[in-house]
Order: sequence, then C-alpha cells, then structure tokens
Amino acid sequence: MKKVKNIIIGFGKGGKTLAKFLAKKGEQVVVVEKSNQMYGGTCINIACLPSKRLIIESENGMEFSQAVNGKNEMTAFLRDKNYHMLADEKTVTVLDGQASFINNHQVKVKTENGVEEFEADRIFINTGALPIILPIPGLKESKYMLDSTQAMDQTQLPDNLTVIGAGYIGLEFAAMFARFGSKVTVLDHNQEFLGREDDDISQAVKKDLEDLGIKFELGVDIEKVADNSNGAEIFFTKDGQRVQISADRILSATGRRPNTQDLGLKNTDIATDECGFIKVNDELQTSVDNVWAIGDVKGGLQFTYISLDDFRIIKSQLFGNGQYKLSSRKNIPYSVFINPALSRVGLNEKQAKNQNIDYVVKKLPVAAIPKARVAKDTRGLFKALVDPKSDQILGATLYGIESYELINQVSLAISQKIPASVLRDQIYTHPTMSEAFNDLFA
Ligand SMILES: Cc1cc2nc3c(=O)[nH]c(=O)nc-3n(C[C@H](O)[C@H](O)[C@H](O)COP(=O)(O)OP(=O)(O)OC[C@H]3O[C@@H](n4cnc5c(N)ncnc54)[C@H](O)[C@@H]3O)c2cc1C
Ligand SMILES: NC(=O)c1ccc[n+]([C@@H]2O[C@H](COP(=O)([O-])OP(=O)(O)OC[C@H]3O[C@@H](n4cnc5c(N)ncnc54)[C@H](O)[C@@H]3O)[C@@H](O)[C@H]2O)c1
Repeated sequence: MKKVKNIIIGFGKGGKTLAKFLAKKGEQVVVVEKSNQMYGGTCINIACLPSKRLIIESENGMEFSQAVNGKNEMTAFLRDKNYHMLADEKTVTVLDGQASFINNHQVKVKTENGVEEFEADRIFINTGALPIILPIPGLKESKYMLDSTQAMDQTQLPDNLTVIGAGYIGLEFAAMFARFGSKVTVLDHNQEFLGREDDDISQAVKKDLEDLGIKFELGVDIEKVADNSNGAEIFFTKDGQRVQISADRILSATGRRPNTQDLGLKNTDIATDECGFIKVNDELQTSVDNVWAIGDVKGGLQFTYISLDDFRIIKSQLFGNGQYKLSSRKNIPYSVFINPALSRVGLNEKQAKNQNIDYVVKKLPVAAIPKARVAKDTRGLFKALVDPKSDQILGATLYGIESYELINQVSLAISQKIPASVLRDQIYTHPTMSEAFNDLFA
C-alpha cells in the first residue's frame, strides 16, 4: 500500500485544475483516469467541445463525416495537451486505471499491469456522469440506439433520426443533425417545450427549430422500440392515440446519472442521494472526512464551468480563507447552443411572478439590432427583468446570435451589482451585438 498526499479519481475539469494547482504548491498528486481516451475528461473528449465543433461545422455547411474527422483531430490534440499538462509536472502521477474504494481512505486501482493500492490524506472524487438510458422495452437492446458520444462518432449521417429528450443534448443535437441533412423528430414526455423558459421565448425557439425541419412530438409516452432490418420502429401514445414512427438511428438524450457504479462506495461511509449522486456539504466534503466530490458526480447543475467552480470552493477551503462555498454561488448562466443560441441568467418572468418579485420587463427584438442585420440573422428576442426600485438586473433571457457571449456580460453585471442604467449608458463598439444593451436597458 502506497501512502500519498492527494488522490484525484477522474480527470475531469475540477479535478485536473486542482491537480495542477496542488502541483504548483509542490504537493504530491495521483490522478487516476480509467480511459486513455478520456485524459482531460468528458468536456473535451465527448461532450462540450466536440459537440460545439460539430454544431459549428453543420452551420458552415461541412459534410458530416469530414466534420467528424476534424472533430476527432481536435479532441486528440486536446487530450494530449491535457495529459502533458499534468503528467509533465514533477509531483503528479497520471495513472491509467479504474479506481475503487477499499475503505474510507484507501483506494485500489486496477491497471493493465495489476492492482495498485493507495492510502491518501485527501481523496477527491471527480468521476462525472453517464447517459441515462430509459427502461423503455427494446431501447437498450436496439442496435440503432445511440448516446451522445456514439452520435458524434457515426461515420454516416443518419437519414432519419429520432431524438428522445428535448433537453440540452436533444435540442443541440437535433438542430445539428437537421443542419447536416438528417430528417429529425424529437420526442419528449413533457407537454411543455422548454417549460422553464417564458412562453414567448420557448415559442420563438420552437418555431425556429421547426423551420429547420425538426418535428416535435411532445407529451408522448414511449411504449417500446422494435428493430427491423434497416432501422427501428418507435411506438408511443400521444393524446390517447397510438403512433408509430421509423428511424434509422435513435439518440437517447434523457439526462445523465452519476458515474459511481464501479467506485466501491459500498465499502465506505460516503453517502449518496436517491439518484446515486454523492452527497456533499457546503464545502463539497462528502460524509467521510477528507473525501470531497467535484463536478457532475455530486449532483446539481451539470456544466463544465460548475466543475471548475467546485475547484474554487476546494481551493478556498484548503488554501484560502474558506469563505467561498456552494452557497456563495448564485445566478449561474447557461447557453443552449442551438442556432441562434438561447442564453439565460437569473430570473425570467415566470419565476419572478411565482416568487412575487416586483419587476419591469425590457424587451428588444433581435431584428432591431444593426449587427443582426449585418450578420443576416434577425431571429430572436432579448428580454431582461429589472428591479424598478434599485435598478438592479434580476435576470436576462437572450435568444439570438452571439447570446452565449452577451450573457456573460449580464451575469457579471448581476454578480457585481452593476445597475441596468450602466449597461444602458455604456459605450460599446459598433456594430456589435453588445450595443443592444443601449436599447434593451433603455
Ligand atoms: C454531449 C454533451 C454536451 C455538453 N455540452 C456542454 C456545454 O456546452 N457546456 C457545459 O458547460 N457543459 C456541457 N456538458 C456537460 C459537461 O460535459 C459536464 O458537466 C462536465 O464535463 C463534467 O465534468 P466533471 O468534472 O464532472 O467530470 P468529467 O469530465 O466527466 O470526468 C470524469 C472522468 O472520470 C473518469 N472516471 C470515471 N470513473 C472512474 C474510475 N472509477 N476510475 C478512474 N477514472 C474514472 C472518466 O473516464 C472521466 O474521464 C455537456 C455534456 C454532454 C454529454
Ligand atoms: N449547452 C450546455 O451547457 C449543455 C449541452 C449539453 C448537455 N449539457 C448538460 O448535460 C446534461 C444532460 O443533458 P440531457 O439533454 O441529456 O438532459 P436534460 O435533463 O437537459 O434533458 C432531458 C430531457 O429528457 C426528457 N425525458 C425524460 N424522460 C423522458 C421520457 N420517458 N420520454 C421522453 N422524454 C423524456 C426530459 O423531459 C428532458 O426534456 C444537462 O443537464 C446539461 O447540464 C449542457
């Protein structure tokens, strides 16, 4: 049994950033990663970056298989860069293997050459999440079913793609495959499309996606999937009617579950919630002393920037003044990378009404923004909620081109308590989408 100062299980965003930070402090770190195709974690290899690369190529009109090849080159480059970022540090060991707990403070790693055992002062669990495949009869068994990783590795573009799930992955992939040329149908059991967004926003998004050729079947109950010789039949009920559709590929995009099944948590006192996510306190400590959980595996919002922010919490606890905690984190922005992108931070009207919060709503159609004319894409709507007494921005929903950049400005304004009038009166370069704030906050 080797004694080490720090073990990080999983090469995810928060974990790798922590490993680099600890290395700079001269601390010994063992980073265990079970796949040599996953150095750098989910985001760079099979999630954010490859999907956004393919989305951009679909918008550029590139042929699908060429786009997949380019994406693979990019991920190989990033994987290598990430590996060396840690492995080249004197005090870091990147160990290829599957880690599991022997007990609360000991971990074994199954490698190609056998099993190595470690006892660590600190253990950080950063093992991420895996796709949920619903227990729909025939779905798991279907040879035409893909998860998001497999969908990005197809050599041939599907002719007919059925997407199960109208969430982040479902919508981003539906739009991407539709642009590459697939005929796309999206099924969701929720009747409401983008139910947490304001109705004017969700309707505008749905219309634009329908204009791309995507068909939505909402409020469906999927009964079964049955393979035939060249595809699958999907059977569902909608409004009491039985419906059957055909697809040559099915993308399953119904959420992600914690990646803990091989972690040996049963050998420890690490508590999990009813969905298996590792329970943590405000400082990201698990129910066992000196064991922390970072990123998707601990539940809550599943974004790369949340995993990175988890690192900041741990840094604050171990090396700072301890003041930065989970509860310090407020108003997390997000972007759905459809085209145009949908981005939001803070409250929307639905939430402000529900919470009885006084607000004025500011609206600007994207068609009123000169840059949108220049870019030949005038679709969308910008909305912001402002507190009429304090002039503080309560939230913004930006549906339009470049909103994934703009939302970070609004997010900064909210977190730094910069009033709406400052964004209204700011000098912006021209022609840009940012100058829309001159009018939006007027
Ligand atoms: C298709 C898709 C698109 C996405 N797009 C975005 C986006 O645009 N923006 C965004 O912010 N988020 C996006 N996300 C979410 C984002 O990818 C995740 O929130 C983020 O990658 C989670 O990182 P993490 O730090 O939790 O760990 P991960 O990066 O998931 O790392 C976990 C690592 O642990 C390894 N591992 C697991 N178990 C073991 C074990 N027992 N032993 C050793 N190693 C192990 C895994 O192989 C993996 O490399 C997307 C997700 C998907 C699926
Ligand atoms: N742009 C981004 O930041 C981005 C992009 C992709 C993924 N992600 C992250 O990845 C996570 C996983 O994405 P996701 O799209 O798989 O999950 P999601 O939770 O966003 O969406 C899941 C969808 O599946 C639907 N669903 C659930 N059960 C169903 C059933 N029985 N029949 C039909 N539909 C059903 C839900 O109604 C929901 O619309 C997200 O939570 C997100 O944090 C982020």
